[in-house]
Amino acid sequence: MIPELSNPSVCMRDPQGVEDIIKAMHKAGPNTIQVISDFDMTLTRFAYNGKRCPTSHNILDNSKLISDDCKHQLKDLLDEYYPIEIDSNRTVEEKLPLMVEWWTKAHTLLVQQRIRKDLLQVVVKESDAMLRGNYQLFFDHLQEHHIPLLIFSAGIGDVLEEVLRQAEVFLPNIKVFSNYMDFDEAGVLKAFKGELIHTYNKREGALLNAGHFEEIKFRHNILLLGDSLGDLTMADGVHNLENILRIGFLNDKVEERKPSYLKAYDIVLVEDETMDVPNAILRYLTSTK
Ligand SMILES: Nc1ccn([C@@H]2O[C@H](COP(=O)(O)O)[C@@H](O)[C@H]2O)c(=O)n1
Repeated sequence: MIPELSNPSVCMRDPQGVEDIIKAMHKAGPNTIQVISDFDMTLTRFAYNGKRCPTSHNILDNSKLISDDCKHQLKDLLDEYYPIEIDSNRTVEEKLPLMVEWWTKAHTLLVQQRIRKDLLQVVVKESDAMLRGNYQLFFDHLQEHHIPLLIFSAGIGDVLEEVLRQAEVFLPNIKVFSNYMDFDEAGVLKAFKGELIHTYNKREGALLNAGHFEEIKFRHNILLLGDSLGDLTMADGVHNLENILRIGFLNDKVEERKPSYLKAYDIVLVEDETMDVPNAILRYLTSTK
């Protein structure tokens, strides 16, 4: 049905179940579909030529807008908390307060740096941020078929929007839920707006944004893309969900985390830096045959 499902990066717990979901979504038609995707390490690459690519936070952390001393402090936070974020031996309940601690400390440090809004464009341009291979097809296809894309990110909204803008794919069918910066009248960062979104509270974020799901309430079929087990709750605000196909990018600590990803995601893409599989599924879902 979809040859790309035989790619070496593809793992499935229940291939027949995946086929059934895809067939049901195809039968219902593109007008019933919405896509909900995480951003960092899902729409962006985890690594390129053996080198880690930055998250939207890291784009700022590593930039010329941050003092050397602050860069060290942000790196220490990353080294302390990232292993906790991806630790398969800890429960989400254990991780929750630690994630709040990480994001809060990092955001406090960023605010102290008095970051200028007008320089975000420059630091994104100078960064190593990269969207996954064949990302253009993904964004263009969704736009062409009027399929809404919700990007639900615990990263920094202003930065991720700039990444999309510079790649020329920040299209009108895209809506973003993320952590947005609050600038003073001189354009200097003074705080972060609204409720904090971190890896493991996306369910709360989804429920707070009920208005978005209300607007597209006739789209009961979901293609969900994520890279963490926390991303699985991104669709919790969807009305009368009929079918959901969950695609998970497994980028790091692959052998240790594979069993839990296979249990939670319908399709697991192991160390796959491309959008080829989601693109092939979307092509099928929007085809008339
Ligand atoms: N100070 C921080 C906090 C988080 N991160 C990483 O960003 C990712 C969150 O963004 P999503 O688009 O994936 O929701 C998360 O996985 C953290 O590892 C960071 O780099 N710095």
